[in-house]
Amino acid sequence: MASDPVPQGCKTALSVNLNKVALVRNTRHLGIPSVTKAATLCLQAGARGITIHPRPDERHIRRHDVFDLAELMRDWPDREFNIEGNPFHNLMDIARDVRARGLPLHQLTFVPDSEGQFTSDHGWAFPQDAQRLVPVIAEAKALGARVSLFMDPAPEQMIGAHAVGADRVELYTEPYAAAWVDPASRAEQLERYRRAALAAQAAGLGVNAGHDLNRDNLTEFLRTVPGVDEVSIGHALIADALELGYVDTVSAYNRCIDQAFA
Ligand SMILES: CC(=O)[C@@H](O)[C@H](O)COP(=O)(O)O
Ligand SMILES: NCC(=O)COP(=O)(O)O
Repeated sequence: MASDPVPQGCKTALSVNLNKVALVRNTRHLGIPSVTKAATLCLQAGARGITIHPRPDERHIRRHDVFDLAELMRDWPDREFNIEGNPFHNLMDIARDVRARGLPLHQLTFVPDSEGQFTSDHGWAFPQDAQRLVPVIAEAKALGARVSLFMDPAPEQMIGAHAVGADRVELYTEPYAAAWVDPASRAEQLERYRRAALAAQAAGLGVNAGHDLNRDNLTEFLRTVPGVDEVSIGHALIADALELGYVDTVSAYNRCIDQAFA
C-alpha cells in the first residue's frame, strides 16, 4: 500500500457503504440514483472512505461499479477504498482486475458469506478456516491491499486471525445493534466487543467494526470499545440520507464519532 488513508491509532474513520444506493438504481435502467455521485457527495461531506460489497449475484453493486468507484477514488488520494466479499467467490478476481488497471484498492475485507446470502451474519472461524485463508490473504497483500477479516466478537479467535496474516479484523456488530434497545443486553454485548477489540489489539491487529450501526448506537459503541480504526456503515446511513440528504447525513455520523472522542 503506497499510503494509508486510514492509519491505525487515529480517531475512528467513517467509511460509507453504498450497496443500497446500487440496490435502488438496479430497479430501473436509468442509472439513478448514481453510485459515483453518492460517493462524491459523501466524500465531499467528510466521509473518510467508501465501502462496497459486490455480491456474486450483483443484486446491488455490479462489477462496473467497482471500477467506476476505483476511478473516482483516484481523485481522493487521502480517502480509503474498501471492497468486501468472499475471497473464494468473486472478490479476488475483482481485486486483481482493479490492480491490473492501476486503480486504488486500500482494503479488502474478507467475509465468509455464501453465494446469494441475505446479508452477512457471521465471521470466520479458527482453526477451521485458517489453511484456506493463508494463500488468499498473501495474494491480497501482494496486490497492495490491507486485509481485514470479518469476525464475531470472540476474543479467543483473534490470535488465529493474526496468525493467518490479517492486518485487521472487522467486528460484526449486528448482535450489539440488536441488543441496543435493552439496557442489560446492551451492556453485556458492549463488554463482549470491548474484550474482543482488546484481544485483537493485543494480537497485533487493527480493529474495524460494522453491520447495523446507526446514529443511535454508534457513539456508545465507540466510547466503550477502545481503538476502533474504522466503521463501515451502509443500510442505516443510506436510509437516513433519503430523509436528510447525503451531506447532512455524513455530517451527522461524523458528529456521532466526534462525540465518542469528546
Ligand atoms: C460485511 C457486512 O456486514 C456488510 O457488507 C453487509 O453484509 C452489507 O451487505 P448487504 O448490503 O448486502 O446487506
Ligand atoms: N461492513 C459493514 C458495512 O459495510 C455496512 O453494513 P450495514 O451498515 O449496511 O449493516
